[in-house]
Amino acid sequence: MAHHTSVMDYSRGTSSSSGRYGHRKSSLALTPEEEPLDSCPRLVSDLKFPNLLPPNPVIKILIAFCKNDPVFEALGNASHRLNLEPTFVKSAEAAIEAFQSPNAGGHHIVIVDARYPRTIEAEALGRSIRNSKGSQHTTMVAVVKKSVFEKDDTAVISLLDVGYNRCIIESPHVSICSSELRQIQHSLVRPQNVISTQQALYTALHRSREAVIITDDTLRAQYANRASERVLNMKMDEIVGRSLNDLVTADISNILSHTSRYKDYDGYLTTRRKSQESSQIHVRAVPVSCIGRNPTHLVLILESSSSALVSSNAIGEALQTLPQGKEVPRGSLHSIRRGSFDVRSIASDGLRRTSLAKLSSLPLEAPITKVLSLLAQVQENCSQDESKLLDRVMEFLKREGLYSPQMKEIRTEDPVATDLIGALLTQGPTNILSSRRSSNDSIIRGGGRPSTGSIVFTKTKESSLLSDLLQTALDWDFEIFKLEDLTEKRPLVCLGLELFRRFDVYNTFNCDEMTFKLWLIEMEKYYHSENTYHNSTHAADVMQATAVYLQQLSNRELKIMDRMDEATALIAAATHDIDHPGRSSAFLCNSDNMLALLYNDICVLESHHAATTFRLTLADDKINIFKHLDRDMYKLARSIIVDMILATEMTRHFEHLAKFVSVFGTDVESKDPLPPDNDDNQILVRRMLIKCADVSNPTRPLKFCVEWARRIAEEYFMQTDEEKRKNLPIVMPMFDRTTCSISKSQIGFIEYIIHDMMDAWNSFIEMPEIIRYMEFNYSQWKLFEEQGINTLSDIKRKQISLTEETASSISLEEKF
Ligand SMILES: Nc1ncnc2c1ncn2[C@@H]1O[C@@H]2COP(=O)(O)O[C@H]2[C@H]1O
Repeated sequence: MAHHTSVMDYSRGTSSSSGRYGHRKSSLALTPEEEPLDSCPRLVSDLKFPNLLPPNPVIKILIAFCKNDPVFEALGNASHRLNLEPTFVKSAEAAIEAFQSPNAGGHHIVIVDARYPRTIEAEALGRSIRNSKGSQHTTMVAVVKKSVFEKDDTAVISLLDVGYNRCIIESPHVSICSSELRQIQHSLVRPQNVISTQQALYTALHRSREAVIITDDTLRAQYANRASERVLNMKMDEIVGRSLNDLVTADISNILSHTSRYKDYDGYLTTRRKSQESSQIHVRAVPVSCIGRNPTHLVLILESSSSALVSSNAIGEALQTLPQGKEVPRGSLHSIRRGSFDVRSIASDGLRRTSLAKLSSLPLEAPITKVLSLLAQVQENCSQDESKLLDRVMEFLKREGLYSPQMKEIRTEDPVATDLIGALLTQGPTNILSSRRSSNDSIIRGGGRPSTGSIVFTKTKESSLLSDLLQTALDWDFEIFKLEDLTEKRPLVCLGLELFRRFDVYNTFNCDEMTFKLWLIEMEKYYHSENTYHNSTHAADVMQATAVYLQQLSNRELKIMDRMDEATALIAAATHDIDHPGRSSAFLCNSDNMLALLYNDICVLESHHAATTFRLTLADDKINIFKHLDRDMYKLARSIIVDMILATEMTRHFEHLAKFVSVFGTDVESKDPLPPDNDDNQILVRRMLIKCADVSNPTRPLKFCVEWARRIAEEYFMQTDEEKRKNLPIVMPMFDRTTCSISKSQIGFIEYIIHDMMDAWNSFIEMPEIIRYMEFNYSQWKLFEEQGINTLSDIKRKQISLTEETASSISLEEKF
């Protein structure tokens, strides 16, 4: 076994052999005040602060080799020769376990045998280790065959891409292995140790009472400590990445004119706090140069004094910005929406004061009360006509059900649409008076047993077809049904892993890929593959649409979704229909199903999907993707996921849509700046995002749109069949396989549900292709209807001809 030696030599070439901390003068002097302010120019390398010295422990090395061949023997001997402390494992699973083990973990070097991918999949293992907690300073080395280096470097690049630091050629010679290990120790492990030591500084900085923000040379925030969150009233995620201009009001050019000459800047700036209440704070900006001679970073130290509020009556000032007299907006709440003021601070004369005083003494205050008070204020200064108008506005606002469905009237000659939309918008038990049948039977359709089919993941994953397909995972015309075939109806695991990787979910959740893989396998198991529509292909499809939208939001730099939002949106999409029984909530209520009883006929399926997601995930640590989130983060992630899954319930469709439109509008041409991304607006965006992903099928290329329509119709027909068989109320009588016109149902679905929603979504996200596909599909359904293409067999025939068209490469785009 290895013994501690003096190989580590951190302090300018001085070898330390006097134990772990030795004679080194370690200091934790963290405040730059000790440094004269005018030290100019201030290069990091010139700083005269005492250095924090890294620890000097025995180097632990984890060696994952499946066989004891000469290369393995040589590496083992070399690590003994260099007095390293080796652990040997024979499989990827054992390597992950050893690495993550609280007792044995903390390896400085991990060496993986990448020569036999069938036994140890080096790339996957590398990713899992890189996504494990505490791996950021571990040096990862892959041993590859000589021929890999000689042929081409793609394999090496792939290994480096997943997080290996170095690839070395296999060698059975102890001396060569020793030399490699020594070089790795000097050129990789040692600098990593130095970097890891900076964690102590970060911790100090993070806990400091003073708010510290570090920006790059363009004044974009790169780091913010906890105190800065308080001072700016923003979350760290919201600060980092933003330009200083967006965070504070200050004379930026003045700051830069000082700092570019290596002078510290001392002055005041005004925060743009989220609550709209600004405060003035003292700032010291210190320029630092990490490379070259120009400042590369600015360290901003902010000192907030609570007495330095810009205005003790910020609310009063804000009130002044409200439109007065003739400026009152006509029929629009737009300008009022953006401000929110405390009713207690609004003083006015006359009777209103009494009623406001009464209101203000209430312990709880709803936002609508504030709005009404503000309108009452505005009313005092306006003309009689305007005042009357405001009276009407206030009447509306006082009513219940502000966002209740106000949909277009469905044409009565459109019974299929009436059936479908009616069923989607009312999910409780079917009204006995209006139902055409009733039953004395009560059936319990069990919560749906998960399918136990095993996945042949390794086989499919290795197929190059699959990896080619996954390359297109963010294309709107992604071939979801091809993925379904290639994965033998288990597409969620493959696509999920790909999307989680692309959106860096493993790092956001600080959790390894293996846990996510096991989680996806478990989640997919609980989708019923026998459902024609609500199976794991639908989940994968919704996840894919979610990913495309997220990508588009991030391309547009709207900064609405941070990494946690992206990760949770993907997770919610993956499980939003888990354990769906292939029957609607109304059916479950009508049949006294256990789930309907459990959830009191309210939001039955969606409650079940959300609850199942968390019940399964928390039940087993091996699949618990939340296990490394701290409690607050977990609570946040959970609330977002639950809210998004519940938002897919269609009875509240128009409510969600109306709220979204009232904040974000529908006018794609309007170049109005977006409303502030406060928490409420973020919720609206997240809900709309998953809703649009959930019913994105009519906005996909025609061949997919037709296949989804066939699948949902088949599922509806099965429900009607069962309702008839069991003498239950028939939720959608028009969805009878012998008579139904699928084309008509699709025309109605697009007209009443999809069209307005996608219009609003497109105006926000700017993806005109969804509108183009939707309009094209709509025109095709109209054509099908005229041609009498209505039944499932008609649709199947149509699908075949569509596939042939695609095969002869007629692009649908050309038809637009
Ligand atoms: N193409 C479609 N035609 C008719 N109904 C649809 C279509 N796509 C989705 N839906 C319905 O919209 C609902 C959205 O929520 P669910 O996934 O629970 O169930 C879905 C179906 O009932």
